[in-house]
Formats: sequence, C-alpha cells, structure tokens
Amino acid sequence: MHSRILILDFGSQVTQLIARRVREAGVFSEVVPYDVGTGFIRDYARDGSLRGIVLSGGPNSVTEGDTPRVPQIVFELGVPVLGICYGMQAMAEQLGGRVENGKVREFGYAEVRASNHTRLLEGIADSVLADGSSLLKVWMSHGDKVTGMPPGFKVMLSNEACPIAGMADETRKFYAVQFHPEVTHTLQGRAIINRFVHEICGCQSDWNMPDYVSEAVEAIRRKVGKDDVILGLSGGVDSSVAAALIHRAIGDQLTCVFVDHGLLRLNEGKMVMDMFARNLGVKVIHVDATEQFMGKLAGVTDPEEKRKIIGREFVEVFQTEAAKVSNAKWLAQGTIYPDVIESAGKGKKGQTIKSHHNVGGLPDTLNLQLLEPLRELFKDEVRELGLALGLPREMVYRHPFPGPGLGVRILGEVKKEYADLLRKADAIFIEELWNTPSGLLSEKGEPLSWYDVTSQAFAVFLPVRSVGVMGDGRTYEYVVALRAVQTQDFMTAQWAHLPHELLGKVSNRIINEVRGINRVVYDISGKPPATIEWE
Ligand SMILES: Nc1ncnc2c1ncn2[C@@H]1O[C@H](COP(=O)(O)OP(=O)(O)OP(=O)(O)O)[C@@H](O)[C@H]1O
Ligand SMILES: O=c1[nH]c(=O)c2[nH+]cn([C@@H]3O[C@H](COP(=O)(O)O)[C@@H](O)[C@H]3O)c2[nH]1
Ligand SMILES: NC(=O)CC[C@H](N)C(=O)O
Ligand SMILES: [Mg+2]
Repeated sequence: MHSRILILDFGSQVTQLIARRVREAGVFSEVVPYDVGTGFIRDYARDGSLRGIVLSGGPNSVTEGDTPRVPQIVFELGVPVLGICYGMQAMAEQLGGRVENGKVREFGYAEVRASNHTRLLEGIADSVLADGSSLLKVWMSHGDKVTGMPPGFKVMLSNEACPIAGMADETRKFYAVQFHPEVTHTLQGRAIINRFVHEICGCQSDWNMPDYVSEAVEAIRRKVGKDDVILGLSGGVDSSVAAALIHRAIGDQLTCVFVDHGLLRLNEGKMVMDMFARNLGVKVIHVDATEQFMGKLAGVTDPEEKRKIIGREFVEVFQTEAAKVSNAKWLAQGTIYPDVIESAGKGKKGQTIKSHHNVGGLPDTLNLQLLEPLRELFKDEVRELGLALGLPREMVYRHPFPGPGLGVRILGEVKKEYADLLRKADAIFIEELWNTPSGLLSEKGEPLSWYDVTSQAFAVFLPVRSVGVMGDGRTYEYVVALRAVQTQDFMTAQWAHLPHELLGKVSNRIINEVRGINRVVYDISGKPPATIEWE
C-alpha cells in the first residue's frame, strides 16, 4: 500500500503544484476540495495509508465570517498537518490563534529567518547568519497575517512584515508557513516539502514509474479478467499511453477504435496505424468516418453546434464498433488527473465557454464499464509512463490535440477543401517549430526546439479571402492564422514570443507551398481574454 498525502484545496492558483512537489518526493498525493466532507476524510484515513495533510493557500480571508474553514477532523486524526498561506491562517484561527488584515502586504520575493529550531526546517537554509540562524529566500502572496499563535505553537519563521511567518506545534506535528514552498521561486521549497513528507510524515518514497507500471498492469488484469476492452485511440498523448499500458496488461483483449473524422492532422491516420498496429502489435480498427462527420457538419457554422455534432457522431461510431466486439465489457479512456479535478469543480463554474467533446457522455445503453488507468496521473507523469512503456519521445511529447480536431480550427462551416489546406499549413508550422532551436536546454542539458518550449501550436483557417500578388499575378486567397501558446495548465496561457525569423520562414513556406493561401498572420492574444482554440 502506498503512503498518501492528502491536499485540501482552498482555491489557490498553485494548489496543483503542491501535489507535483509531493509526488516528486516519491510520495503519492491527491488534491480534494476543502469541503469534501468529514466522511470522505475519515474513510480516506481508515486503511492507515494517510500519512499527512496539506492545507493550500486561497483567495479568501479568514477574518471574514463565512469563508472556508478546515474540517475539524483534520486536527483530530493524529496525522501531521502542513498549512500554507491561507491554510496557515485557517489553522491559526481555528486552533485558537489570531489573524488580522496586515498593514503591509507582501507579494513576491521575501526573506524570512528561521527563529527556532524545528524538525521541519532542520538543515534547511539559503544562508546561515552570524548568530547561527538560517535565512530563507521565499515567495509570498498575502495580505492577512497570523498575529497570535494558538496554544502549543512556537514561532518557526519571521521577518519584519510578518513576525509570525511560520509556526509549529511539534508535539502534534502541526506546521504552518505563510510563504509558498510549492513554487520554485522559494529556493528551499522542494527541500521543505521533502522533509515534511519524509521526516515529519514518515512516508517512504514508493511512488515511481517502473513500480507504477507493474502495479497498474496487475490492477488492469484483476479488473477486466477475461473480458474484452474497447478504447478510443486519438493519437494524442493520453489515449496512446492508456492503449500501450492496457495492451501490456491484456494484449489481444484490447481493441482500439481510431476514428478518422476527416479533421485530423496531416498523416495522423498513417502515423497512428504504423505505431500501434504495425510496431506495437495493438489491434486497431481504423474507422474512416469522414463522410459521416462531414455530412453532418455541412452548412453548420455555429461553434457550439459543431462541437455537439462532433461529440454525438463520436458516440455513434464507438457504439457501432463496440457492438462488433463480442466480449466487450469495458470502455477504456485516457482520463488524466487534471480532468478529474476539473470535473470535480464543475457546476460551480457557471457559464459554459465551450462544450469540450468527451467520450464521457456515452449513453447508458452502451452497457460498458469504464476503465481509466491514468486517472491518478498528471500529464508529465503520463508522459513518463509513456516512455517507460516504450513509446517514442515524439509521440509522448506531442502537443495536445482536441477531439473535434480541425473542426474547431476552421472557423464557421467545415469543408474538405478548407481542411486540406489547413492540414498542409499546420504541418509546415509544426515542422519548423521542431527544426528551430529555442536556445534553451532541458534539465538533462539537451537542446530544446521551439516545439518543445511551446505548450501547443497550430494553424487556424480563416474562411475569408484577401488580395495578394505572386509572380506579378493577382491572387485572391484564404488566410491562415498561426497560434502558439505557453501554459502550465491550459486554463490560462500566454502567446509565445516566437522569433520573427521563424515566423517569417513559416509564412514564406506556407504561402509558397500551399496553393490557396496567400496571407499568414500571428495570433497575439492571451487566455483570458481569448481562448487557445479559436472555436
Ligand atoms: N479521433 C479519435 N478517435 C478515437 N477516439 C478519440 C479521437 N479523438 C479523441 N478521442 C477520444 O477522446 C479522448 C479525449 O481526447 P483528448 O484530446 O482529451 O485526449 P488525447 O487525445 O488522448 O490526448 P491529448 O490531450 O494529448 O490530445 C481521447 O482519450 C480518446 O479516447
Ligand atoms: O479533447 C478536447 N476536446 C475538446 O472539445 C477541446 N476543446 C479544446 N480543447 C483543448 O483544451 C485546451 C484549452 O482550450 P481552450 O482554451 O480553447 O478552451 C487546449 O489544449 C485545447 O486544444 C479540447 N480538447
Ligand atoms: N495566497 C494566500 O493563500 C492568501 C491568503 C489570504 N487571502 C491573504 O491575503 O493573506
Ligand atoms: Mg487529443
């Protein structure tokens, strides 16, 4: 059984990073909303694998009445607790201390001094001062501060703006810090989280990819027994890794369904079939549903309507194909952990910006159980798993590609003619990104291309025509927009500052090589207010 750390989320922008840091320390961790309920936390603790709880930061103020509070059970389970920022303030307030609106707000870089010897901070320092105390360079983001400690606590860290910047009750193993150890700007943040999970919580480093592969393989075998499994294979990272993992577990009992809706990238179909069917020996049914999708999309211009049609047709195809596999009892999906967290927060978010296509909307009549072996993993862990399963780097490090594909990158009505032009332009852009060094190096010291350092990049087809001149002749052709973004989580994103030379080369190549396009523009909108895809 893995040791586990539970992270209660109070709404900080960086909660996920806490989970990342804990997992990097080799310990499994999960994020749940702060109000999951006492029952959940009690059940979670029942089997003895729960070793510690982290309380995240958050936008609210505990000085106001009906703001989030820590479920009381957290302080009663006898496991160590680490409060971060809002988590520290809530801990202080609830255990009998005092929190006030600070006069001095601290945002960004700060220095704090370890003012007492605590087990959490043993050996941790950016520099050691003349009196033997240690100095830490940290990242702060708060307005409130703890001004009175609860009984049993002593000061662990302080600075001028915040005399109680850290506190500890070492008997109960309750620790709290006002800064954010989970962000990399806090130089000793990793080390602090490491100490918390290993020294304070007593966790073993038992969360690593090779072990995970064998455990996951065993779990899949146990679950599905002799049944057959169907999986929608897109050629994207998640479903590909899921396919490779399930194939390792049950071999021929897995059938993948790869749907070509006519809106895939250039050579995607061939790539997927080559990789999975020919090289990995996975059973893949290649369904050419171009006519079906294009037929249904003809004349439709509204983005939401297009998305709904594509989602519906996907279900149709899966259903038809599943019916052909006699012993199929399971539908496998590449659902990953951020998908799970995101859907847990659904309902609170309000307006639908886009209906993301999802196989989750399958009708009950399908009668298949869900198999989601990547449910617990972050994207970079999924990638690591893919490599451990022998998938090539180019596949594992691909940018994500939305299920509706070029359907949401051709503005307005989707036509085959447009899709063909867009595929060519997109392939040129991606090829140049791959071939152009960014000047940055990976952690292992390998050169990174512009493809590596952007999170997602693609071309968008604009069904408007503009006038150009080529070889002394007039042209009146379509426009392509290039989009490249950098983002951690795809919820917010910056447009990538690609070098002008690179953009110039891509533009030249597209206009020269793709007949039908005579103008290329670059999208310099962030998300928000724009979104990553254009529809
Ligand atoms: N063309 C397709 N054929 C079959 N299944 C598909 C296709 N496109 C999407 N799907 C299904 O929809 C799921 C969700 O798509 P999504 O794009 O989120 O994940 P992905 O394609 O596996 O990975 P990535 O995020 O890297 O693109 C996929 O895991 C896959 O099961
Ligand atoms: O599988 C998917 N089905 C969809 O319907 C879908 N819509 C957007 N995306 C991807 O989600 C991320 C955020 O995109 P937006 O900023 O456009 O909402 C980006 O990575 C988008 O490519 C989708 N992925
Ligand atoms: N980042 C945080 O958790 C901030 C906590 C609280 N909102 C404050 O301003 O102090
Ligand atoms: Mg995809």
